[in-house]
Amino acid sequence: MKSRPAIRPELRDWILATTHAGHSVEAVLKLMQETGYDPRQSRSIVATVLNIPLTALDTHAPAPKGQPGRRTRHPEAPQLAVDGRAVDVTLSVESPALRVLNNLLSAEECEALIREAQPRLQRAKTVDGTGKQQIDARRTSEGMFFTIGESPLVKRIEQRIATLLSLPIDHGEGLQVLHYLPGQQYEPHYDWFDPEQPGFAAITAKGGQRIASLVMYLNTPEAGGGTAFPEIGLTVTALRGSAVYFAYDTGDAASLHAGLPVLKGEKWIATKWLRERPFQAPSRR
Ligand SMILES: O=C(O)CCC(=O)C(=O)O
Ligand SMILES: [Fe+2]
Repeated sequence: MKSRPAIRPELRDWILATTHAGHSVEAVLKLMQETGYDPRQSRSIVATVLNIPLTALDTHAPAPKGQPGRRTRHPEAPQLAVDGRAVDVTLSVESPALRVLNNLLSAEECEALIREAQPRLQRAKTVDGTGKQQIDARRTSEGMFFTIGESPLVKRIEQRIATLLSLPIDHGEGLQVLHYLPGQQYEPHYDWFDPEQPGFAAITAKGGQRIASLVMYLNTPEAGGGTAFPEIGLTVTALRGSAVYFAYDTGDAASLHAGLPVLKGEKWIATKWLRERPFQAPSRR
């Protein structure tokens, strides 16, 4: 997870004009390096401007091992029957592939999940460049992780997500529950792991890269607390029982998102991150 690089408008225009004029991406990167950009910075900028995965430009990307990486199936509007429920697809975006899903969880399931999570809440952490978990001023909520299949309720929700997205349960990380109070937020970030970070190999050794996220709203904050996608000017309202699903490739700048500050009341969410390969669930934290 990292912040988006700031790109000067003249540089953005030059990259677009040069590639549109028929010059290769390699030629653009070479010219940038000749004018003083370091190789890593220039790859990141070009990937962002051209909206292509960073790995496509990364000559050092490790070859995928074992089984090929999988992708999620994007739920299709208007409605899906999952696990005996009618889940409404109320909004669809193409880039990033994003869906707003209503009625994914019942009010009882939301309440029960909060009850199971509450006694284990701790200040939420982020993963730093070396793969270590750390307290981070950008993420001020409290949270906890369930292990895969930890309780009958967790199992039921995991099975529902697996059916909804056509991806085996073992490709999911343990469900994370987060609790935000007024003023608390999660500043803009990506959920995919940055291959340029030294900890990338360790973080993705099991399960590979993240490919999609599902943020489920367990209550309705009185004000604030939506999930914003600043690159596409979208804010999803936090509504109990509904969810926002979004999928991405590595380096996808359009998947930038934030948990907006809660203004009044509180906010509870459960996040499921999906991986391209089977993921060994972490033990209780
Ligand atoms: O709180 C939100 O709405 C977003 C949460 C999020 O981005 C995450 O858990 O990765
Ligand atoms: Fe996120």
